[in-house]
Amino acid sequence: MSEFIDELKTLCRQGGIEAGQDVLERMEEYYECMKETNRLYNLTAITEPKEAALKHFFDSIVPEGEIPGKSRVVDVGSGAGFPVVPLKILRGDISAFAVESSKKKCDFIVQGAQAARIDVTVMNVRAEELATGKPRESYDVCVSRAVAQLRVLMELCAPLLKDGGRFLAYKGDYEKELNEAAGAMKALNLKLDKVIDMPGGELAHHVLVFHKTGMIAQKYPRRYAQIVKSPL
Ligand SMILES: C[S@@+](CC[C@H](N)C(=O)[O-])C[C@H]1O[C@@H](n2cnc3c(N)ncnc32)[C@H](O)[C@@H]1O
Repeated sequence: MSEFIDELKTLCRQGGIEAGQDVLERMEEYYECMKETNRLYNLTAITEPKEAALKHFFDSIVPEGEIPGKSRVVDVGSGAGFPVVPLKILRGDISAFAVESSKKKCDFIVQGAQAARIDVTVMNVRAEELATGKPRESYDVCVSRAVAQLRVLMELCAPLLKDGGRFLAYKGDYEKELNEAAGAMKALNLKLDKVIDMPGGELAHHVLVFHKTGMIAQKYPRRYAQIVKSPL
């Protein structure tokens, strides 16, 4: 067995996540494709097998239990496909959508998804632009990791969610950002349900799980410059 699969299998077992051989192999196919592409241009600094298994693949799937069956899941700022790709590999029942402003990264996700034999709809667009069109308030779940501070991220993500939809924000230390996000939560009808800690305690990673309690005003999201200049 490869070092990558061995590590991911152990992490999943310890974290109580059921990942069969087929799932582990597809994750490895995506990982190999990422390493190969990383030789051509920089996708990620995390390429060693054990580190990638933990920080990219296991980290992505930790909150999978919060995603209802057959959900439409949108990932805002997917980068090299995290967390949406590992989530889709594990959860074949979901429909996966990656939103990423870099064309190169989008091209990689398409290629990697082919290697892992999964369907992911890849959209080379900015999240705030997507939310002004038809996809507004159409997704069941929005996930996002390492894209922006929480109150900024909320304005990018909440408009994409259906009423009652869930927002999963992957964060490191989150207390300060959560305090600062009180105004955004109110304006965007987001309520915090729980915080999931990364099992094992090796990484101080957490997933903040919110749900949307009502439709939000059409004026959100504002233009990105405005969101950053005057966060809610
Ligand atoms: C630091 S990377 C994180 C990538 C990935 N989520 C991860 O955790 O590995 C942030 C990514 O978000 C993308 N991004 C930032 N703002 C965005 C926006 N408003 N809409 C779409 N993509 C955005 C950037 O192009 C970049 O690839």
